[in-house]
Parts: sequence; C-alpha cells; structure tokens
Amino acid sequence: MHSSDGSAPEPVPVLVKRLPHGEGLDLPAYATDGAAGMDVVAAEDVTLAPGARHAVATGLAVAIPPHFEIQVRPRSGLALKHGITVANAPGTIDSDYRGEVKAILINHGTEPFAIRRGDRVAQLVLAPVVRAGWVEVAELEHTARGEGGFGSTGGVVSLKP
Ligand SMILES: O=c1ccn([C@H]2C[C@H](O)[C@@H](COP(=O)(O)OP(=O)(O)OP(=O)(O)O)O2)c(=O)[nH]1
Ligand SMILES: [Mg+2]
Repeated sequence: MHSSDGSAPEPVPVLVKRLPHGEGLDLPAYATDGAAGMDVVAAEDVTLAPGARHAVATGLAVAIPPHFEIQVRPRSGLALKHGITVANAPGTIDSDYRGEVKAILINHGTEPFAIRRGDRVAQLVLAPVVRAGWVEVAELEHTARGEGGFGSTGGVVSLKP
C-alpha cells in the first residue's frame, strides 16, 4: 500500500546475520523497484541431478518481526528453462526461526543442474501473517457452493455469460 501522498511505505526492518560461509555474498535484494521478492543467492556449490533435491544454504540467519513471515519462492526463469523449483513452495520462514535460511530446491528437469556459490536461486517475499482463532460450531451456514469443490463449477472451459 502506498501512503496518501503516493510515496512508497518505509521498508519493514528485518534483522539479518551473515553466517561464516555467507561472508562476501550479496544480501538478498529486489532486482527492480517493483519486485515483490528479493533474489537470494546460494552460499554453496551443488549439482542437482534430475529428480534430486537439496536444502541450498544461503549463509543467512534472520529475525523477522512479529506478525510477518518470509516466503521462499521459486524463480520462474529457473523453473521454465531448467525445471528447478522450490520443493515446498512457498517455503515458510517463521518469525521465531534463528537457524540458517535454506531454499529446498528440486530438479524436475532432465539434465543435471549446477548451482554455483553466488547464483540467485530463489526469492524471498516478506508477508504479513494473520492468525486464526477457531470458533467451533455444530453447524455451518448454507452457501450456494455448499460442499461442491474440486472442479464442481465446470472444467477448463470458460463460464457461460
Ligand atoms: O524453505 C524453507 C522452509 C523452512 N525453513 C526453516 C525456517 C522455518 O521457520 C523452519 C521450519 O519450517 P517448517 O515449519 O516449514 O518445517 P517443519 O517440517 O514443520 O519443521 P518444524 O517442525 O521445525 O517446524 O525451517 C527454511 O529455512 N526454508
Ligand atoms: Mg513447522
């Protein structure tokens, strides 16, 4: 959201600590002014065979403020060109996690994929967290959808006007 004068809001401060093997690497950064995610680089060399997955080190630990999370998301270019994606997308970094941030990458492609230290392998999206509180009831209100789901409104063809 932008403030009423149209200026961008202040970034939310997120504490970040470089681990020893992260020294010398760029911190995650937004590639453009409008980027939603910060590209994060690998802190290790690793080759993913077809079908293999690996928790790729970033060399970073973070302290996210309360009521926020960081999502670890794939980069579309790697997914489209090489079949490299985040196995648990979007990965969840909890605000109370103090271990190393890792990107769990999987190779869905047909060729081995070499990751070199410093390569941008995923993107981190800071997102607000709203917590639910259960309100247990015996009956739920009726809706037009009811229990229909999983394609109940039709297939891939567009809805009739
Ligand atoms: O892609 C990811 C996902 C998770 N984590 C770290 C941060 C997160 O706070 C913690 C736990 O993640 P999650 O809750 O997804 O995993 P879990 O299997 O439920 O483990 P746990 O029992 O530790 O919560 O692991 C990462 O570094 N990268
Ligand atoms: Mg968990």
